[in-house]
Amino acid sequence: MARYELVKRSVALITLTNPPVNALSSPVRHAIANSMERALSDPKVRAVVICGENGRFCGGADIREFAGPLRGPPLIPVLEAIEAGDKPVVAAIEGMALGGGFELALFCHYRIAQSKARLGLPEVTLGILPAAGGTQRLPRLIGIPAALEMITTGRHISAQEALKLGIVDQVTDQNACETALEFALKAVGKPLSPRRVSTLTTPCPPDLDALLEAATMQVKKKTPGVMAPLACIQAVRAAATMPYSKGMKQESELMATLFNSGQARALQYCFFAQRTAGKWTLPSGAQWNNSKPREIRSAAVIGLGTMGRGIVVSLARVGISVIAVESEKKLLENGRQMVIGMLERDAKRRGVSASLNLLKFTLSLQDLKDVDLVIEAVFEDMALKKRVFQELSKVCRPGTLLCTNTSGLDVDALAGVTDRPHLVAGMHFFSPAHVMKLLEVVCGPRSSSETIATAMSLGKKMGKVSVAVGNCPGFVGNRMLKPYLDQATFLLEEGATPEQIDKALEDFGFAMGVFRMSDLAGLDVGWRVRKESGLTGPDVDPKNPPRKRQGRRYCPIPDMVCEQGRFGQKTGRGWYKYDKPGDTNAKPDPLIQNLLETYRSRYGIQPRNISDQEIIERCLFVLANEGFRILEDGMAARPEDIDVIYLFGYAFPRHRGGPMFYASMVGLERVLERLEHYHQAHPDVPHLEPITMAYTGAQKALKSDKLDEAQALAKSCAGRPDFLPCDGLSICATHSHGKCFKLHWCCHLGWCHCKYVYQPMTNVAQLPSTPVPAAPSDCTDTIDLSISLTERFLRISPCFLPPPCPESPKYCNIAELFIDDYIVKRINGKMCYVQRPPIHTEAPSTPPQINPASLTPQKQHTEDKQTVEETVKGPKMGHCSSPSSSEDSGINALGGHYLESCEEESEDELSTDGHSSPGSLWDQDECTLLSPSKSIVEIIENIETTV
Ligand SMILES: C[C@H](O)[C@H](C)C(=O)SCCNC(=O)CCNC(=O)[C@H](O)C(C)(C)COP(=O)([O-])OP(=O)([O-])OC[C@H]1O[C@@H](n2cnc3c(N)ncnc32)[C@H](O)[C@@H]1OP(=O)([O-])[O-]
Repeated sequence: MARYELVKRSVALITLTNPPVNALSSPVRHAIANSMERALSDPKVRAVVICGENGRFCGGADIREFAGPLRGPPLIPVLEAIEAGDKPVVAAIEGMALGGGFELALFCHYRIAQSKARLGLPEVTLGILPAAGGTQRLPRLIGIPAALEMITTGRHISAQEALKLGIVDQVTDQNACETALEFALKAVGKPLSPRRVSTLTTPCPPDLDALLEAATMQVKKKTPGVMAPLACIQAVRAAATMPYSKGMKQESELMATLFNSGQARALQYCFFAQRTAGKWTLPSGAQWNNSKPREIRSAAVIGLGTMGRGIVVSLARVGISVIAVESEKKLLENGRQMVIGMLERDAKRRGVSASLNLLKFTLSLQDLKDVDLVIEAVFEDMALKKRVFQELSKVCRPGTLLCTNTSGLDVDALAGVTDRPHLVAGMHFFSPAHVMKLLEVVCGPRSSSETIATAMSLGKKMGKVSVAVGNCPGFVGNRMLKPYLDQATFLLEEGATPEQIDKALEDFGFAMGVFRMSDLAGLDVGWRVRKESGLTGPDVDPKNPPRKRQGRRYCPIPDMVCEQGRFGQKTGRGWYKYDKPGDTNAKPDPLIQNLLETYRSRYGIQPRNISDQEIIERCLFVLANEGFRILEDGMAARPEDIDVIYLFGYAFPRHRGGPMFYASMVGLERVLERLEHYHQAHPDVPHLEPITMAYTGAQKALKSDKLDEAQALAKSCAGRPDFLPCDGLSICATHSHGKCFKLHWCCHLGWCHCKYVYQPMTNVAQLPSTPVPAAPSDCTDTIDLSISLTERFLRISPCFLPPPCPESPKYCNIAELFIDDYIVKRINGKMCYVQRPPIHTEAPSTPPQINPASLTPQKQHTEDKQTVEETVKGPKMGHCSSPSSSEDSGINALGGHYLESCEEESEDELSTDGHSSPGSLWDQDECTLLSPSKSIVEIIENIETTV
């Protein structure tokens, strides 16, 4: 994990060897500690150089280790030994020095960077802070304002900027390691004290408070509801106001709060989900690592509307020559000017020259005969698209790949009109295509693995986050959007206002609520689609009930809004009013209020007060429910793929992880129960029917029997002070802590201890010991909590990051709960979780009906589980979460994601496009109900072994 060599007779060269990014895993930390000890004690060694193998210095702490207990030496003492040593240590930075890797360099006495290297502290993007002294050392080195900016944004800086800021001592175009070796020899004998960053005094600006206040306002505006940037500011304040050792203590305390937060779990999940999405797999067994993409040097784009123009720019700026085709001279000229303008602005922003020479504009498809790939981006009309594909089939050489940018039409139907259906796939960009990072690559049943590999690799080359999806109406993203939008308009009918619904969604974390977003995108697009599909307009049979289509509930309010010429921001009126067309400042419009009131009285609808909880549940649970359907249909391989689509294509708040992750955090039983509840209230809305209903009768019976029993017991405990019923929305806030075992359990029961979370923790021994009411005579004292939906979900989501698990016998393995290793027993009048003795290992129930090829991470799951089992020793118990200062405020978050999906460019309008568990370990504090004291543990073990 680190190589030790003596070079130039007197320099110890320590090379980190942990591919791919030389992350500081436990063996690496161990190896650094040993190597430093060796170097410092060897009299031949006069200086030390630390570098990373394969041209990468270090990508920071090993994020995968966050899920388990700390093993090996903690990082800080290892790094402190470097700084404290009496021999100069030089960091040779090639590739990247990020997070803990950057902090390692800050503990060295000197830093040399290769000119292409990038440095940064991206911890904030993972929901944590630089916790190996980064928040205390960087301000001492470069001052508060610059450090604050780097730490709160996570921005990577170039070697040149690092030199300017005073972070590195030298930048070289040569090999950084060679340069560092020379540098180290020259440093021998020079005093080391001034080089120890911990001894420096932070340059403290006179207006420190104002500066920190401004930074706080800025992050609250940019990433509302997100905890980590605020904690970073507090840590930097400590660097300015406290001695180093106290500041380090403060940093570590802030880290402890963040580390266990649900936001950190969600953000770290997003990091891995994004990388998992690139590992596509097809039902045929073809996948990312056994299919070779073709190289694409030339491409054509047909249609120079908003989408087509963005696609041309995306291709040209990565060096692909593009032929752009339009049908009319005027449209072509207009498109040419806009594309050139966009490319020039883009190049100026990036400080490069615009690749205009790669562009060709034409009116003739005949010019496309030699291109490697075509992307059709004409109007969303199947007949038109078919004509284009027939023509392309005739014109293009036989090997040309033909792709369509349709946002939901049948890709296989298009493949069917060509002479090469295996070379046809969907490439669904999101508008504006040169800004939005998401690309859905649609695999038709006849698409070859080479075609998919090529489309995915082209997406990556263009800097997109590409996700392979199946061919069904709307694919994944837009298919899920429909039930979400439907719920929003149904809520309007029932009594809500656009402002109220938007506010609830924005408080949840969306940058924009559904109606504000629709106004931005333009309401006419959806109206036209509804007219074309016969849902509204003259084609609707007048005898058809106005609020029903094909037996399902239909809300005509969006059509009525469009009939009044209200198309959103561009017309100055939509769900809101604007001062003038194009204005973005949405104001509530009394005319919409009137429209809603008239509508309700016309149809005899008695408006009711609708809570924010109902808005969130109906809009978001229905989204996840459709996600489950998509998984069941095999249209997405993994829940991570769905979440990535929503994070990058639909601005789902990143600190919530995505709709599927969010559902898992709320607790799937809770989601199921609420969907059942809403479906009963609205039986004519099929999307509200929980997907588990489609499950086999036997399993359903099993689930509901057990659930009923558990619910009955839970309800009978309702008066207990340590067992409170769920108080609405706070369940979500609480669950986003992601660490309360007891909550999770209660979720199964339809009850929740939310409020407990906000109270100071009480010692186990001091909690009242209320006896559990006697069980009905026909009940056993054991509740089996096997729940098919949860089990299913966890089986298909083995990559979901398990939450942190500090080493402690009190930590409980939820995964095992789901696979029936746990049972709830009443012991000494208390309900306790008890691990079942390992007597039988029944085969898990039937796996979900998704394509088997999509279940590739099965192996990883087994490995995860093994790790978990190895690390959790002794009886495992539940917990109550400790109060968290700001997590609950997360639920009042405003604003969307702020990481990769958020690019600087935003010149155009936003999207108009139209196995068991991973081994979750949930940490705990003391709690009587489910965390028996040690003596009770012994009793339990006793009981278990004597039963
Ligand atoms: C104490 C200290 O204060 C704290 C608390 C910390 O230090 S917290 C940690 C702070 N560090 C970070 O936030 C850096 C995170 N990494 C990145 O930003 C990028 O990875 C990259 C370094 C710029 C390289 O990009 P890439 O495009 O060349 O490759 P990749 O596809 O992204 O990554 C290649 C493979 O490496 C894996 N990987 C990357 N960084 C990793 C890391 N830090 N830990 C574990 N795995 C990592 C990644 O999952 C992928 O795996 P797989 O999918 O192949 O199985």
